[in-house]
Amino acid sequence: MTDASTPRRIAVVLMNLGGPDGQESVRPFLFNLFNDPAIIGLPGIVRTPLAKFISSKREEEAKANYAMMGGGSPLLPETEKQAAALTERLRRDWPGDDVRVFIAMRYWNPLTPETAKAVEAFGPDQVVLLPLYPQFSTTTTQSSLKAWREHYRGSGRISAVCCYPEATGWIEAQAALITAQLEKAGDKPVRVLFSAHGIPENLVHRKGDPYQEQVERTVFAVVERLGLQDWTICYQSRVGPLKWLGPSTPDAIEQAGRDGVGAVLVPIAFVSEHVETLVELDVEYGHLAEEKGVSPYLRAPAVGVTDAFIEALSEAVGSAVDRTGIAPYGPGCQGDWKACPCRGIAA
Ligand SMILES: C=CC1=C(C)c2cc3[nH]c(cc4nc(cc5[nH]c(cc1n2)c(C)c5CCC(=O)O)C(CCC(=O)O)=C4C)c(C)c3C=C
Ligand SMILES: [Fe+2]
Ligand SMILES: [Fe+2]
Repeated sequence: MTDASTPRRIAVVLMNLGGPDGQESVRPFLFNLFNDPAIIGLPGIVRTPLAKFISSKREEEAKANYAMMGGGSPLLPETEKQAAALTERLRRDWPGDDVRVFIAMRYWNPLTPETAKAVEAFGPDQVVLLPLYPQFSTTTTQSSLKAWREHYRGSGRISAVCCYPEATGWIEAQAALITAQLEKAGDKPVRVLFSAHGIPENLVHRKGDPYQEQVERTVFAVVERLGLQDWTICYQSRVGPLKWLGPSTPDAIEQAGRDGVGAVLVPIAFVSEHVETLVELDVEYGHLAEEKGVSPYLRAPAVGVTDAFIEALSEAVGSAVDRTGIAPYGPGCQGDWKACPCRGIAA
């Protein structure tokens, strides 16, 4: 809380991946994604033509997936709802301050350079970068933070939240949404499948990307909170020829079929609904589950604007405000980012 005579001008920047807003933006969105060195770690001279090739090859399939959601991605409208809920919450907590919440997407509008300009025009004393990725990855969080550093030229101290894999409100929100699905299953035996977006295995094994470890931290916290007996971690959305983290979500669904149990799918690395939940989990994997006799096949919704999750975000902002640099996420590493599960990579 602050002295009303010295109002702070605080810009909170929600960072996410972005998604195409219509069929015509699918290809340029995919190009931006594959042209990011955090996604394809090759020199620009090879990466850019490769990104052109992959985005054109993937275009038709991706367009068909986005068409199932009305043509484009719901990620921006979903993120706007989160921004509105967080604004309300922060203004309530800090009535003496001038708080504004912005959105910076990595691969489609509103892109980072545009948001950086808007924040520059606001003229903040403090900028808090808040990635909407509870678990840190070089492919997501680090890429977004780097883009911000490259483009923001405005005023104010800059701090960032690296990650919040075990934040109380985040775990509470997940637990409540899973409980509702388990109640739907009733007496039928079900396995909870925690499905995270995958990344190539070599990022973890060779580059020390802490994403897998942080996904596990989240899952262990939820499992403990709910006392789950039958559960597993799996990874979805594999793209390209490299070996990705496993087991894959389709393999985990097939295993549930062989074991004669139903499944509750939990998107454990996403905080809102988009193509990876509404199409991949619900439609594609839904067909697979039917084929393999996995019944019931249920899915917990993403945490979205649930009170507990917005509370977690507001606490994360609180931990990063009035300081510079990366805010380690939890009490165990407060003040020492080297002790944080991101291992200081974010700094
Ligand atoms: C935890 C979040 C995410 C990680 C880690 C991540 C890594 C990653 N993603 C790709 C390739 C694609 N991702 C795509 C969509 C997409 N990815 C995330 C999140 C993470 N990605 C989200 C939220 C979305 C949805 C965006 C939307 O449209 O709403 C896509 C596009 C869809 C498709 O064609 O399948 C691609 C491609 C890689 C290669 C990667 C790590 C190396
Ligand atoms: Fe992705
Ligand atoms: Fe950290």
